[in-house]
Amino acid sequence: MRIEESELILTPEGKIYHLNLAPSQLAATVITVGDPDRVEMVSKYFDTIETKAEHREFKTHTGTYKGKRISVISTGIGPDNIDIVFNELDALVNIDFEKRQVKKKLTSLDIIRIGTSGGLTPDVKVDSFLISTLGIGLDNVMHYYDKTDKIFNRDFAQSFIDHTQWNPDNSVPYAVEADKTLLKKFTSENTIQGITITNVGFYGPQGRVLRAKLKDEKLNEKLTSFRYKKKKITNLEMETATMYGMAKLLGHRAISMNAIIANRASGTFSKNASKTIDALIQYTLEKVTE
Ligand SMILES: O=P(O)(O)O[C@H]1O[C@H](CO)[C@@H](O)[C@H]1O
Ligand SMILES: O=c1cc[nH]c(=O)[nH]1
Repeated sequence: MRIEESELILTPEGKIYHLNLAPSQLAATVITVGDPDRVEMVSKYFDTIETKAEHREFKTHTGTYKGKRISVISTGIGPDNIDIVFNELDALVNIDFEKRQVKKKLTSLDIIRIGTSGGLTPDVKVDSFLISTLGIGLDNVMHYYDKTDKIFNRDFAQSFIDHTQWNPDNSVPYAVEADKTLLKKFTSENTIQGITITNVGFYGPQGRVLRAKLKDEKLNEKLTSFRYKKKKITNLEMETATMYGMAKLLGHRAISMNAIIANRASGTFSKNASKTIDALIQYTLEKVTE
């Protein structure tokens, strides 16, 4: 079936609308970062850079690291951007742009997030590297898609809803597990594993108060006291669960690595977040090529 011009939007140069990329410019291994300035922090380690593209907050460098072809792309902040980036990454490999048709043979990408996050409990130390075994999505992007039954861990989400006495005016929490193969590949004695909350904002939705008061002042306490089969929630950020959901929905593999730059329990923030992020970048690049 032909996909209409209003649905698959291509530039006059034949590039996908938001990412401004042609299919030939994307590698099969994709590193995502939130901050566009972090793209150079990754690609400065590349041996070669063949493509530099940019549109809005979506910046891409494609090149090689130790001979392996990798694209690094910024998603900007938030789950809504993950919807755009994942649909367009998938279109770049799985839709024939000339015919405007889904290809018969589908390609699966490996998508690795190098992000930043806030630890919830004292043991999730500032400047540590956390790999998310599961994302709890408090956003609503995934609820617009069909066939999520097989990818959501419903039992986990229900247990979370019951424990937090979740406000039904908010979107319904969902839980999605990491890709098991990538989880194993990127885990080492230098990382901690944890369960990550993905929410739609940095302040109120993560329980931060500057001037605006919270509706549920106990939310972060409820997050820390939650247990599912003895596992606890470790950190808060804004992309992981949506990434895990979109990747599973579209047949890609995703893993989320986060530099813990804040600790909410101790009220502390990393004294050198850039250094920690740089160390996580180097760690991830080595693991990608192992
Ligand atoms: O540093 P990045 O990857 O953007 O990740 C975290 O930082 C942003 C908020 O400051 C959110 O995107 C959050 O998920
Ligand atoms: O606390 C934090 C730190 C980084 N990113 C977030 O979303 N939250």
